Amino acid sequence: MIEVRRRLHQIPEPGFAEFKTQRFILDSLSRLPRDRMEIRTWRTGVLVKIRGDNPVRRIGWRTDMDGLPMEEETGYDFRSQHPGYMHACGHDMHMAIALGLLSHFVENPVDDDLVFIFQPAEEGPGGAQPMLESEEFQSWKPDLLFGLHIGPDYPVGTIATRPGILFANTSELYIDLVGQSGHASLPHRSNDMVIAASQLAMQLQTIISRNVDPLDSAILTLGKVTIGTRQNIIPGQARLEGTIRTLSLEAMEAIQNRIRALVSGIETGFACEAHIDWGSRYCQVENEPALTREFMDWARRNTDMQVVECREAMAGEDFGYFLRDIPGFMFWLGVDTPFGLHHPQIQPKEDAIPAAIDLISRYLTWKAKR
Ligand SMILES: CC(=O)N[C@@H](CCC[C@H](N)C(=O)O)C(=O)O
Repeated sequence: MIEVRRRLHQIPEPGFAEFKTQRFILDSLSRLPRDRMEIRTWRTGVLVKIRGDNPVRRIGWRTDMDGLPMEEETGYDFRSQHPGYMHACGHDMHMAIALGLLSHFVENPVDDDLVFIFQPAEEGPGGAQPMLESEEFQSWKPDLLFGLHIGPDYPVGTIATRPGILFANTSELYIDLVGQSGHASLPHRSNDMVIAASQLAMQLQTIISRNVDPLDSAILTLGKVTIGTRQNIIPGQARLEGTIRTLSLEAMEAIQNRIRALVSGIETGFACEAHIDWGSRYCQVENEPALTREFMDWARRNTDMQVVECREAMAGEDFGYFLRDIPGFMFWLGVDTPFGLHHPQIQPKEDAIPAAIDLISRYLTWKAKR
């Protein structure tokens, strides 16, 4: 499965454009025995059902599939073959683990049916919600659903999770400002969006410190600001792109209201036009408490894994949509790399792959037994 991960690493694709990735998964499945396995596709995703020996319910395992728009700097000899795209959030590892589990369970069926979900577009615009609503998913809807995310901060051999909220609520943020461009020597005849955007960027950073309850964690990050074409033209347009993270829906609503007010103030103060687009929103990942505790206890008793009860993360995951409807949980899998998620040099330790396959295959076997 390490070789599988390396091949997937070479073909990162954007959300809902995971065409080669889907082909790779289907090709891998075609080499497995078919007597117990049914396969469906949904857009660029894949669903696989493995018939159990004595099924009463369906137990699901989910992986995401997409890469990120960034240039890889790992120095790997199996680096991305898609310029400007990289698997920098571990989805290559997640898919290799899911394929490893599938290979195991087609040969070693359990009592219940198992459903493996390869979900597109986790990084955006969000594949979980539309997949959940699809006929393809609904007719195989699992009764329980589990998933993992690689955790760069934890050593290999460690898993970390918690009952309740694991990942934050998210909202993307896109703000367009439109003023009047002009000659650099004629500022009085232009309406300079460098100044308007700079002021807005600074004002937005006051929201978390001045408008959010300090005991209610929240983040507003601007990851991209686009203004201007060259040094002697006053730009008439600016675009600010970011993301909001909160641990409560109240904080999300308060932050969005405050952004509206500040943007409206910039419109008035700079006599420009502004437009806000909230992009895609993800709901929090909320682990079902009893199942999560049961899993943590089971792993402590039955495996050599270090099991850590961690804090909430301010990352987002559209797996939250599945968990709003289906009981289950997600956990961090230690991959021990100094570079965090979304870093161009991230190099997750690959021995986490067989460790995860061993852990999860044993857990699902136990969970699916009468
Ligand atoms: C695990 C992880 O890194 N997830 C992404 C999810 C992105 C959500 C959305 N596109 C946004 O940017 O708000 C993350 O950045 O946390």
